[in-house]
Amino acid sequence: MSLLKLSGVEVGYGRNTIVDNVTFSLKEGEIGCLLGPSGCGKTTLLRAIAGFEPVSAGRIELAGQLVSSPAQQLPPEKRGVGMVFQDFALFPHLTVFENVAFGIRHQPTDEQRKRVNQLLSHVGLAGYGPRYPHQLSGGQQQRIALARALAPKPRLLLLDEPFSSLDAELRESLATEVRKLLKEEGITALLVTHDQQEAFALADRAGVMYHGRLLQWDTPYGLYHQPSHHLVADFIGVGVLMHGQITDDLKVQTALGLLVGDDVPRGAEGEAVDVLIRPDDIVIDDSAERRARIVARGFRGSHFLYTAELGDGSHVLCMASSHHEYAVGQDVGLRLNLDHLVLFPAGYCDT
Ligand SMILES: Nc1ncnc2c1ncn2[C@@H]1O[C@H](COP(=O)(O)OP(=O)(O)OP(=O)(O)O)[C@@H](O)[C@H]1O
Repeated sequence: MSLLKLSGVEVGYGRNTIVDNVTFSLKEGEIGCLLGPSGCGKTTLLRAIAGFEPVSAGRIELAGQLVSSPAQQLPPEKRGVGMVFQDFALFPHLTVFENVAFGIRHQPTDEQRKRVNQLLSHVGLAGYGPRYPHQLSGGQQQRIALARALAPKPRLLLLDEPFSSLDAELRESLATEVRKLLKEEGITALLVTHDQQEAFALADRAGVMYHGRLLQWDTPYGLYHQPSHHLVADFIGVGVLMHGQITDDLKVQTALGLLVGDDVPRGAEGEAVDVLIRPDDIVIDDSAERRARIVARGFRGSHFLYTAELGDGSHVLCMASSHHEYAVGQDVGLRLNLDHLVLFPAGYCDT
């Protein structure tokens, strides 16, 4: 059964629709992630789920109970929802122990102590109870904020960009730790971020929002490999869209040559399409017949990301290990390593 279910949810400020007809669900124990550019409505949607914003259409259900509809709105404190925000500061005058115990302060002291110690050890900060927040690093403070939100065992945990103030390396390791912790606790969670690496590290299910609409709700793998909308393809990972023409035998003619895949719809013969080409679809292979010229390159640590220009002037991206360097201006061979085709209606090509 779904722990969280949204059907046709609409949220607006005044006359502006900020969240538009959003439908998705999360099963108990699943971690979901909402991605999307700044201002697309992610926080507003999270606030509606928490009960801080009314919905103007649709319904939100928690564990089968209707909590939001235009006619009915359960107050936030009755939803059993925990929240962690980027700027959700710890109480500075309370110790770490008291901060974590805050939401369970009405429980018997023994139980509080047991739960707080269990959570401190889960977040890797056993023994930090007597310290004060200012004696902790930013990453440690975020872990305590998480422990505090988890203490009352919320049925749903909402996290709004909880790691965005941390540096990239810490963010990724924390995301992996948080996933482990949420799974151990069996908590259903929904995270908002604009960092796709964070989403990939954490989520079982993820969605991309644009202008209030949820374009696709899928596994992170599905968002990357089977984007259903060109804006999803654009937001997730890197790649280019290339002009293509579907041939009579359902292949796709492009500047890279004839592409073959099971994914070309029957009846589409002759149609113009845009084809998504990711850097991992192309291998630089000096012996390959298909030639291109390197026009740009960017160092990415373990590899270089190259932009290669094809005969017709269109560009593709490709990667190669940084041990094997190619110079800008150099002619190279390109071999295709496509295992499926991602096609969109024509009209959005970069090249
Ligand atoms: N209280 C408010 N009154 C009016 N408009 C608002 C209010 N809060 C947010 N908005 C508008 O709603 C839109 C969506 O904002 P929201 O904070 O949900 O986006 P977001 O996707 O979370 O963005 P970010 O990633 O930058 O936090 C924005 O255009 C914002 O200006």
